[in-house]
Amino acid sequence: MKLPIYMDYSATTPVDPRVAEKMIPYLTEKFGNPASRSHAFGWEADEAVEQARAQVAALVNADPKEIVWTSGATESNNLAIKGAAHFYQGKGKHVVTMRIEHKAVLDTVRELEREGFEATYLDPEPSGLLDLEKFKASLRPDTILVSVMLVNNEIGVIQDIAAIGEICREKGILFHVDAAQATGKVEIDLQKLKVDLMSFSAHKTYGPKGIGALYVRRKPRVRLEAQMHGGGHERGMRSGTLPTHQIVGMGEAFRIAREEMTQENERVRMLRDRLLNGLKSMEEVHINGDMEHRVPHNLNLSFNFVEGESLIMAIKDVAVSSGSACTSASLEPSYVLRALGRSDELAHSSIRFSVGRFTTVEEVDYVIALLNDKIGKLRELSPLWDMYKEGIDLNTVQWAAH
Ligand SMILES: Cc1ncc(COP(=O)(O)O)c(C=O)c1O
Ligand code: FES
Repeated sequence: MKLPIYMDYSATTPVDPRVAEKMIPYLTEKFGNPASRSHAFGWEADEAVEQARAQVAALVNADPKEIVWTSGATESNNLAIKGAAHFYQGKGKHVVTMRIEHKAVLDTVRELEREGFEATYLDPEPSGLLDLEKFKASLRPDTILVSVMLVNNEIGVIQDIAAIGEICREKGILFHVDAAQATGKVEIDLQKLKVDLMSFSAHKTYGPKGIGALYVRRKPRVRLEAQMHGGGHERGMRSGTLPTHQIVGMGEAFRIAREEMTQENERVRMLRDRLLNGLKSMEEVHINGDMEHRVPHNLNLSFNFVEGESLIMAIKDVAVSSGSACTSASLEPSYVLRALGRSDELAHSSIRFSVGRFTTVEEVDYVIALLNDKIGKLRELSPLWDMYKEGIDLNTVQWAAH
Protein backbone atom coordinates (compact mmCIF):
# COMPACT_ATOMS: atom_id res chain seq x y z
CA MET A 1 0.00 0.00 0.00
CA LYS A 2 1.29 3.44 -0.96
CA LEU A 3 1.37 6.45 1.36
CA PRO A 4 -0.02 9.08 1.48
CA ILE A 5 -3.57 7.78 1.23
CA TYR A 6 -6.10 9.94 -0.59
CA MET A 7 -9.44 10.28 1.21
CA ASP A 8 -10.46 13.70 -0.01
CA TYR A 9 -12.55 12.82 -3.10
CA SER A 10 -15.00 15.64 -2.31
CA ALA A 11 -12.20 18.19 -2.76
CA THR A 12 -11.26 16.76 -6.12
CA THR A 13 -10.91 13.39 -7.81
CA PRO A 14 -8.05 11.98 -9.84
CA VAL A 15 -8.74 12.04 -13.58
CA ASP A 16 -9.81 8.54 -14.59
CA PRO A 17 -7.11 7.09 -16.93
CA ARG A 18 -9.85 6.38 -19.51
CA VAL A 19 -10.73 10.09 -19.44
CA ALA A 20 -7.11 11.22 -19.80
CA GLU A 21 -6.67 8.89 -22.77
CA LYS A 22 -9.68 10.39 -24.58
CA MET A 23 -8.35 13.92 -23.99
CA ILE A 24 -4.85 13.49 -25.39
CA PRO A 25 -5.65 13.56 -29.16
CA TYR A 26 -7.35 16.94 -28.63
CA LEU A 27 -4.14 18.32 -27.15
CA THR A 28 -2.10 17.07 -30.12
CA GLU A 29 -3.29 16.35 -33.66
CA LYS A 30 -6.97 17.30 -33.19
CA PHE A 31 -6.24 20.87 -32.17
CA GLY A 32 -8.84 22.71 -34.25
CA ASN A 33 -11.02 25.51 -32.92
CA PRO A 34 -14.59 24.20 -32.64
CA ALA A 35 -15.80 27.63 -33.78
CA SER A 36 -13.93 27.31 -37.12
CA ARG A 37 -16.81 26.46 -39.43
CA SER A 38 -14.90 26.52 -42.71
CA HIS A 39 -12.51 23.57 -42.46
CA ALA A 40 -12.07 20.00 -41.29
CA PHE A 41 -9.98 20.90 -38.22
CA GLY A 42 -12.85 22.96 -36.87
CA TRP A 43 -15.50 20.39 -37.80
CA GLU A 44 -13.58 17.63 -36.03
CA ALA A 45 -13.31 19.67 -32.81
CA ASP A 46 -16.94 20.79 -33.02
CA GLU A 47 -18.10 17.21 -33.40
CA ALA A 48 -16.19 16.20 -30.24
CA VAL A 49 -17.67 19.13 -28.32
CA GLU A 50 -21.20 18.19 -29.36
CA GLN A 51 -20.67 14.55 -28.48
CA ALA A 52 -19.51 15.58 -25.01
CA ARG A 53 -22.49 17.91 -24.66
CA ALA A 54 -24.77 14.95 -25.36
CA GLN A 55 -22.90 12.83 -22.80
CA VAL A 56 -23.26 15.47 -20.09
CA ALA A 57 -26.94 15.94 -20.97
CA ALA A 58 -27.53 12.18 -20.87
CA LEU A 59 -26.32 11.84 -17.27
CA VAL A 60 -28.99 14.28 -16.09
CA ASN A 61 -31.70 13.53 -18.69
CA ALA A 62 -31.55 16.97 -20.31
CA ASP A 63 -31.53 18.15 -23.92
CA PRO A 64 -27.96 18.80 -25.16
CA LYS A 65 -29.14 22.27 -26.21
CA GLU A 66 -29.68 23.02 -22.51
CA ILE A 67 -25.99 22.54 -21.63
CA VAL A 68 -23.65 25.57 -21.60
CA TRP A 69 -19.90 25.04 -21.08
CA THR A 70 -18.19 26.99 -18.33
CA SER A 71 -14.86 26.80 -16.48
CA GLY A 72 -16.40 24.93 -13.52
CA ALA A 73 -19.14 25.05 -10.94
CA THR A 74 -17.94 28.39 -9.56
CA GLU A 75 -18.51 30.05 -12.91
CA SER A 76 -21.76 28.14 -13.44
CA ASN A 77 -23.07 29.39 -10.10
CA ASN A 78 -22.06 32.96 -10.96
CA LEU A 79 -23.66 32.78 -14.39
CA ALA A 80 -26.85 31.22 -13.07
CA ILE A 81 -27.37 33.50 -10.09
CA LYS A 82 -26.16 36.84 -11.43
CA GLY A 83 -27.36 36.06 -14.94
CA ALA A 84 -30.90 35.24 -13.80
CA ALA A 85 -31.12 37.99 -11.17
CA HIS A 86 -30.02 40.64 -13.67
CA PHE A 87 -32.34 39.41 -16.40
CA TYR A 88 -35.42 39.12 -14.19
CA GLN A 89 -34.83 42.02 -11.77
CA GLY A 90 -37.84 43.82 -13.24
CA LYS A 91 -40.00 41.12 -11.56
CA GLY A 92 -38.50 41.45 -8.10
CA LYS A 93 -35.30 41.74 -6.11
CA HIS A 94 -35.44 38.97 -3.52
CA VAL A 95 -33.30 35.82 -3.55
CA VAL A 96 -33.47 32.82 -1.18
CA THR A 97 -30.59 30.45 -0.44
CA MET A 98 -29.16 28.38 2.43
CA ARG A 99 -26.46 29.19 4.92
CA ILE A 100 -24.63 25.93 4.12
CA GLU A 101 -24.19 26.60 0.41
CA HIS A 102 -20.73 26.60 -1.14
CA LYS A 103 -18.95 29.97 -1.13
CA ALA A 104 -19.41 30.16 -4.89
CA VAL A 105 -23.13 30.59 -4.21
CA LEU A 106 -22.93 32.57 -0.96
CA ASP A 107 -20.44 35.13 -2.23
CA THR A 108 -22.38 35.55 -5.47
CA VAL A 109 -25.58 36.25 -3.53
CA ARG A 110 -23.65 38.68 -1.31
CA GLU A 111 -22.55 40.47 -4.46
CA LEU A 112 -26.18 40.78 -5.54
CA GLU A 113 -26.95 42.30 -2.14
CA ARG A 114 -24.27 44.92 -2.75
CA GLU A 115 -26.06 45.73 -6.01
CA GLY A 116 -29.33 46.30 -4.17
CA PHE A 117 -30.95 42.85 -4.17
CA GLU A 118 -32.28 41.38 -0.92
CA ALA A 119 -31.37 37.89 0.25
CA THR A 120 -32.60 35.36 2.80
CA TYR A 121 -30.11 32.76 4.05
CA LEU A 122 -32.02 29.82 5.50
CA ASP A 123 -30.56 27.74 8.32
CA PRO A 124 -30.71 23.95 7.93
CA GLU A 125 -32.14 21.63 10.55
CA PRO A 126 -29.49 19.95 12.79
CA SER A 127 -29.54 17.11 10.22
CA GLY A 128 -28.36 19.51 7.51
CA LEU A 129 -31.68 19.28 5.66
CA LEU A 130 -33.89 22.21 4.70
CA ASP A 131 -37.27 22.32 6.42
CA LEU A 132 -39.86 22.78 3.67
CA GLU A 133 -42.27 24.75 5.83
CA LYS A 134 -39.56 27.23 6.80
CA PHE A 135 -38.62 27.39 3.15
CA LYS A 136 -42.19 28.18 2.05
CA ALA A 137 -42.44 30.86 4.72
CA SER A 138 -39.31 32.57 3.37
CA LEU A 139 -40.79 33.14 -0.09
CA ARG A 140 -42.17 36.60 -0.90
CA PRO A 141 -44.16 38.04 -3.80
CA ASP A 142 -40.93 39.67 -5.03
CA THR A 143 -38.79 36.49 -4.77
CA ILE A 144 -37.32 35.82 -8.21
CA LEU A 145 -34.71 33.14 -7.52
CA VAL A 146 -34.01 30.26 -5.13
CA SER A 147 -30.62 28.56 -4.97
CA VAL A 148 -30.26 25.31 -2.99
CA MET A 149 -27.49 22.78 -3.48
CA LEU A 150 -28.25 19.13 -4.23
CA VAL A 151 -25.36 17.64 -2.22
CA ASN A 152 -23.45 19.52 0.45
CA ASN A 153 -19.69 19.42 -0.01
CA GLU A 154 -18.83 19.11 3.71
CA ILE A 155 -21.46 16.76 5.08
CA GLY A 156 -22.72 15.07 1.89
CA VAL A 157 -26.37 15.64 2.79
CA ILE A 158 -28.86 15.43 -0.11
CA GLN A 159 -31.59 18.10 -0.18
CA ASP A 160 -35.13 17.36 -1.38
CA ILE A 161 -34.70 19.14 -4.68
CA ALA A 162 -37.89 17.60 -6.11
CA ALA A 163 -40.07 19.11 -3.38
CA ILE A 164 -38.32 22.49 -3.41
CA GLY A 165 -38.69 22.62 -7.20
CA GLU A 166 -42.44 21.95 -7.02
CA ILE A 167 -42.90 24.83 -4.61
CA CYS A 168 -40.82 27.20 -6.74
CA ARG A 169 -42.57 26.27 -10.00
CA GLU A 170 -45.99 26.71 -8.44
CA LYS A 171 -45.04 30.22 -7.40
CA GLY A 172 -43.27 31.10 -10.65
CA ILE A 173 -39.88 31.44 -8.95
CA LEU A 174 -36.70 30.33 -10.75
CA PHE A 175 -34.82 27.48 -9.09
CA HIS A 176 -31.04 27.04 -9.32
CA VAL A 177 -29.27 23.95 -7.98
CA ASP A 178 -25.54 23.55 -7.41
CA ALA A 179 -25.00 19.90 -8.29
CA ALA A 180 -21.18 19.96 -8.29
CA GLN A 181 -21.01 17.25 -5.60
CA ALA A 182 -23.90 15.18 -6.92
CA THR A 183 -22.99 13.87 -10.37
CA GLY A 184 -22.22 10.17 -10.38
CA LYS A 185 -23.59 9.83 -6.84
CA VAL A 186 -27.25 10.80 -7.09
CA GLU A 187 -29.73 10.08 -9.91
CA ILE A 188 -30.66 13.37 -11.56
CA ASP A 189 -33.62 13.52 -13.94
CA LEU A 190 -34.18 17.02 -15.24
CA GLN A 191 -37.27 15.91 -17.16
CA LYS A 192 -38.92 15.23 -13.83
CA LEU A 193 -37.30 17.80 -11.53
CA LYS A 194 -38.66 21.34 -11.60
CA VAL A 195 -35.18 22.80 -11.76
CA ASP A 196 -34.41 25.74 -14.08
CA LEU A 197 -30.64 26.04 -13.69
CA MET A 198 -28.12 23.43 -12.53
CA SER A 199 -24.35 23.75 -12.05
CA PHE A 200 -21.86 20.97 -12.78
CA SER A 201 -18.12 20.48 -12.45
CA ALA A 202 -15.95 17.79 -14.07
CA HIS A 203 -13.23 17.47 -11.44
CA LYS A 204 -15.49 16.08 -8.71
CA THR A 205 -16.47 13.21 -11.02
CA TYR A 206 -13.09 11.94 -12.32
CA GLY A 207 -12.80 14.58 -15.06
CA PRO A 208 -10.27 17.40 -15.44
CA LYS A 209 -10.25 20.63 -13.43
CA GLY A 210 -11.21 23.92 -15.04
CA ILE A 211 -14.26 22.67 -16.94
CA GLY A 212 -17.90 22.63 -15.97
CA ALA A 213 -21.34 23.25 -17.34
CA LEU A 214 -24.58 25.01 -16.60
CA TYR A 215 -27.94 23.49 -17.45
CA VAL A 216 -30.34 26.20 -18.65
CA ARG A 217 -33.92 24.99 -19.10
CA ARG A 218 -35.58 25.57 -22.50
CA LYS A 219 -39.16 24.51 -21.63
CA PRO A 220 -40.27 26.77 -20.02
CA ARG A 221 -37.46 28.90 -21.34
CA VAL A 222 -35.04 30.50 -18.90
CA ARG A 223 -33.05 33.55 -19.91
CA LEU A 224 -29.78 34.81 -18.53
CA GLU A 225 -27.77 37.97 -18.85
CA ALA A 226 -24.29 36.96 -20.05
CA GLN A 227 -21.47 37.46 -17.56
CA MET A 228 -18.72 36.99 -20.14
CA HIS A 229 -18.93 39.12 -23.26
CA GLY A 230 -17.16 38.41 -26.53
CA GLY A 231 -17.60 36.26 -29.60
CA GLY A 232 -21.09 35.09 -28.68
CA HIS A 233 -20.21 31.44 -28.13
CA GLU A 234 -22.67 29.13 -26.36
CA ARG A 235 -25.68 30.95 -27.78
CA GLY A 236 -24.44 34.23 -26.41
CA MET A 237 -24.53 32.99 -22.82
CA ARG A 238 -20.81 32.43 -22.39
CA SER A 239 -18.24 33.75 -24.82
CA GLY A 240 -14.75 32.31 -25.15
CA THR A 241 -13.05 29.67 -27.30
CA LEU A 242 -14.12 26.25 -26.07
CA PRO A 243 -11.37 24.10 -24.50
CA THR A 244 -12.01 21.01 -26.62
CA HIS A 245 -9.73 18.65 -24.65
CA GLN A 246 -11.32 19.63 -21.33
CA ILE A 247 -14.81 19.28 -22.74
CA VAL A 248 -14.02 15.85 -24.19
CA GLY A 249 -12.71 14.86 -20.75
CA MET A 250 -15.87 16.01 -19.00
CA GLY A 251 -18.02 14.16 -21.54
CA GLU A 252 -16.13 10.91 -21.05
CA ALA A 253 -16.14 11.32 -17.24
CA PHE A 254 -19.91 11.79 -17.24
CA ARG A 255 -20.41 8.89 -19.68
CA ILE A 256 -18.51 6.61 -17.28
CA ALA A 257 -20.45 8.00 -14.31
CA ARG A 258 -23.74 7.17 -16.00
CA GLU A 259 -22.66 3.66 -16.84
CA GLU A 260 -20.96 2.74 -13.57
CA MET A 261 -22.82 4.80 -10.98
CA THR A 262 -24.95 2.03 -9.49
CA GLN A 263 -22.14 -0.46 -8.92
CA GLU A 264 -19.67 2.21 -7.89
CA ASN A 265 -21.99 3.66 -5.28
CA GLU A 266 -22.49 0.22 -3.80
CA ARG A 267 -18.76 -0.39 -3.48
CA VAL A 268 -18.02 3.08 -2.17
CA ARG A 269 -20.83 2.87 0.39
CA MET A 270 -19.38 -0.40 1.67
CA LEU A 271 -15.99 1.30 2.16
CA ARG A 272 -17.51 4.35 3.85
CA ASP A 273 -19.60 2.20 6.19
CA ARG A 274 -16.57 0.07 7.04
CA LEU A 275 -14.70 3.27 7.93
CA LEU A 276 -17.60 4.52 10.03
CA ASN A 277 -17.89 1.23 11.92
CA GLY A 278 -14.16 1.19 12.60
CA LEU A 279 -14.19 4.71 14.01
CA LYS A 280 -17.47 4.99 15.86
CA SER A 281 -16.46 2.23 18.27
CA MET A 282 -14.35 4.92 19.93
CA GLU A 283 -16.06 7.06 22.56
CA GLU A 284 -17.26 10.59 21.87
CA VAL A 285 -17.31 10.38 18.09
CA HIS A 286 -20.15 12.41 16.60
CA ILE A 287 -21.53 12.11 13.09
CA ASN A 288 -22.16 15.45 11.38
CA GLY A 289 -25.20 15.50 9.11
CA ASP A 290 -27.97 13.06 8.31
CA MET A 291 -26.77 9.54 7.44
CA GLU A 292 -29.87 8.53 5.50
CA HIS A 293 -30.12 11.40 3.02
CA ARG A 294 -26.45 11.38 2.20
CA VAL A 295 -24.12 10.51 -0.68
CA PRO A 296 -22.42 7.13 -0.21
CA HIS A 297 -18.81 8.33 -0.18
CA ASN A 298 -18.89 11.05 2.49
CA LEU A 299 -18.29 10.75 6.21
CA ASN A 300 -17.97 13.77 8.48
CA LEU A 301 -17.06 13.09 12.10
CA SER A 302 -16.21 15.18 15.13
CA PHE A 303 -13.77 13.62 17.60
CA ASN A 304 -14.54 15.27 20.90
CA PHE A 305 -11.57 16.13 23.17
CA VAL A 306 -9.14 16.13 20.27
CA GLU A 307 -7.96 19.34 18.66
CA GLY A 308 -8.49 19.24 14.91
CA GLU A 309 -5.12 20.74 14.17
CA SER A 310 -3.23 18.15 16.21
CA LEU A 311 -5.26 15.34 14.67
CA ILE A 312 -4.55 16.46 11.11
CA MET A 313 -0.84 16.62 11.98
CA ALA A 314 -0.95 13.18 13.58
CA ILE A 315 -2.48 11.59 10.49
CA LYS A 316 -0.53 13.53 7.89
CA ASP A 317 -0.13 10.41 5.74
CA VAL A 318 -3.87 10.51 5.14
CA ALA A 319 -5.32 13.27 2.96
CA VAL A 320 -8.62 14.42 4.48
CA SER A 321 -10.32 17.76 5.07
CA SER A 322 -10.84 19.40 8.41
CA GLY A 323 -13.48 21.77 9.67
CA SER A 324 -10.91 23.53 11.80
CA ALA A 325 -9.95 27.08 10.98
CA CYS A 326 -6.23 26.44 11.02
CA THR A 327 -6.37 24.26 7.92
CA SER A 328 -8.31 26.76 5.85
CA ALA A 329 -7.81 30.31 4.65
CA SER A 330 -10.56 31.65 6.89
CA LEU A 331 -10.38 32.29 10.63
CA GLU A 332 -13.72 30.69 11.48
CA PRO A 333 -14.30 26.97 12.00
CA SER A 334 -16.58 25.37 9.40
CA TYR A 335 -19.62 27.64 8.87
CA VAL A 336 -21.51 24.56 7.67
CA LEU A 337 -21.06 22.68 10.94
CA ARG A 338 -21.83 25.85 12.92
CA ALA A 339 -25.08 26.19 10.94
CA LEU A 340 -26.04 22.68 12.06
CA GLY A 341 -25.72 23.92 15.62
CA ARG A 342 -22.40 22.25 16.39
CA SER A 343 -20.31 23.91 19.11
CA ASP A 344 -17.03 25.56 18.12
CA GLU A 345 -15.21 22.72 19.91
CA LEU A 346 -16.89 19.99 17.88
CA ALA A 347 -16.57 21.97 14.65
CA HIS A 348 -12.84 22.33 15.40
CA SER A 349 -12.42 18.62 15.94
CA SER A 350 -14.19 17.55 12.77
CA ILE A 351 -12.80 15.64 9.82
CA ARG A 352 -14.35 15.01 6.43
CA PHE A 353 -13.41 11.66 4.93
CA SER A 354 -14.42 11.12 1.32
CA VAL A 355 -13.60 7.87 -0.40
CA GLY A 356 -13.95 7.08 -4.08
CA ARG A 357 -13.25 5.05 -7.20
CA PHE A 358 -9.66 4.16 -6.32
CA THR A 359 -10.00 3.66 -2.54
CA THR A 360 -9.19 0.15 -1.32
CA VAL A 361 -10.31 -1.90 1.71
CA GLU A 362 -6.66 -2.03 2.77
CA GLU A 363 -6.50 1.77 2.87
CA VAL A 364 -9.69 2.00 4.89
CA ASP A 365 -8.37 -0.51 7.43
CA TYR A 366 -5.08 1.37 7.69
CA VAL A 367 -6.92 4.64 8.40
CA ILE A 368 -9.13 2.97 11.03
CA ALA A 369 -6.10 1.57 12.89
CA LEU A 370 -4.16 4.83 12.61
CA LEU A 371 -7.01 6.96 13.94
CA ASN A 372 -7.78 4.64 16.83
CA ASP A 373 -4.14 4.79 17.85
CA LYS A 374 -3.62 8.56 17.39
CA ILE A 375 -6.90 9.64 18.95
CA GLY A 376 -6.21 7.46 21.98
CA LYS A 377 -2.78 9.10 22.38
CA LEU A 378 -4.03 12.66 21.85
CA ARG A 379 -6.76 12.16 24.41
CA GLU A 380 -4.25 10.85 26.93
CA LEU A 381 -2.64 14.29 26.75
CA SER A 382 -5.93 16.12 27.22
CA PRO A 383 -6.86 17.28 30.75
CA LEU A 384 -10.47 17.63 29.58
CA TRP A 385 -10.55 13.99 28.58
CA ASP A 386 -9.28 13.03 32.07
CA MET A 387 -12.05 15.07 33.65
CA TYR A 388 -14.63 13.58 31.32
CA LYS A 389 -13.44 10.06 32.20
CA GLU A 390 -13.69 10.89 35.88
CA GLY A 391 -17.30 11.82 35.30
CA ILE A 392 -16.91 15.55 35.99
CA ASP A 393 -19.63 17.56 34.23
CA LEU A 394 -17.52 19.90 32.13
CA ASN A 395 -20.33 22.44 31.91
CA THR A 396 -19.97 23.11 35.64
CA VAL A 397 -16.24 23.80 35.55
CA GLN A 398 -15.18 27.43 36.07
CA TRP A 399 -12.66 28.25 33.35
CA ALA A 400 -9.94 30.82 33.86
CA ALA A 401 -10.42 33.85 31.66
CA HIS A 402 -7.96 34.14 28.78
C1 LIG B 1 -20.86 22.34 -3.88
C2 LIG B 1 -19.77 22.95 -4.70
N1 LIG B 1 -20.05 23.98 -5.51
C3 LIG B 1 -19.11 24.54 -6.27
C4 LIG B 1 -17.81 24.12 -6.25
C5 LIG B 1 -16.79 24.81 -7.10
O1 LIG B 1 -16.53 24.04 -8.25
P1 LIG B 1 -15.34 24.35 -9.22
O2 LIG B 1 -14.11 23.91 -8.50
O3 LIG B 1 -15.62 23.54 -10.44
O4 LIG B 1 -15.33 25.82 -9.50
C6 LIG B 1 -17.46 23.05 -5.41
C7 LIG B 1 -16.07 22.59 -5.32
O5 LIG B 1 -15.38 22.85 -4.35
C8 LIG B 1 -18.47 22.46 -4.62
O6 LIG B 1 -18.19 21.46 -3.79
S1 FES C 1 -8.17 23.22 15.67
FE1 FES C 1 -6.95 24.77 14.80
S2 FES C 1 -8.28 26.40 14.72
FE2 FES C 1 -9.49 24.90 15.66
